[in-house]
Amino acid sequence: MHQKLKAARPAVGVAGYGVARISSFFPKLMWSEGFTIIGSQLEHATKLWPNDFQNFCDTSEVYQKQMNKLAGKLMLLMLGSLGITNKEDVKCGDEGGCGELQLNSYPACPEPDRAMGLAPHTDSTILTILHQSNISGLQVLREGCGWVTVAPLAGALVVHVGDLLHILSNGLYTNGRHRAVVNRTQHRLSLAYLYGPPSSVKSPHFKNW
Ligand SMILES: O=C(O)CCC(=O)C(=O)O
Ligand SMILES: [Fe+2]
Repeated sequence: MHQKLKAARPAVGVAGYGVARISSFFPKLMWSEGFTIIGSQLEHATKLWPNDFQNFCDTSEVYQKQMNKLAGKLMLLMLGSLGITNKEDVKCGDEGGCGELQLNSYPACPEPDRAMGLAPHTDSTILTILHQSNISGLQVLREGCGWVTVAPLAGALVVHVGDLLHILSNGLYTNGRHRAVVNRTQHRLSLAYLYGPPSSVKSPHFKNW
């Protein structure tokens, strides 16, 4: 814990180690902890691994660049299917969308039926691209079926439609409500790339939409 606290998320800040970022909206603690990474996260990485931080920084930057490209492509494909094909019509910022990485850790839980890893929520993003380890835990709410487990598939990523895409598309793409459950014996990890407009954009919109 002492080591983790070297990378603690500051009181006013987003990046670093701490409870799940959605925690403040829920009355009960969740059985998870998180580390939010923006860019190379150099400041925290040098504190955690003073002699060996470069590998972590390089890897997180490369991963974010790849995810940013993928998210941008997916967004354009999804908008294309709504008839928005001109990139100029997407007012989400000239420099393209921006994102951050959320590393979620769910320790094994002695009483998994009495705890929740991440409470039901929707992501406030345009899109979220999630990599889950080979241990299941992610569930999505399907109308008429209830909570359905999204079993991890080797090499596959999960894409969630976030609140912003829901709003921008007037609900044609619906934000998916999801949660993460825990289990008695296995520690689970997941890595979410949260993709949204750059903070310089006050009100993202699609022209003529
Ligand atoms: O761990 C998971 O599968 C879900 C993670 C998630 O929903 C999030 O980070 O917003
Ligand atoms: Fe989520």
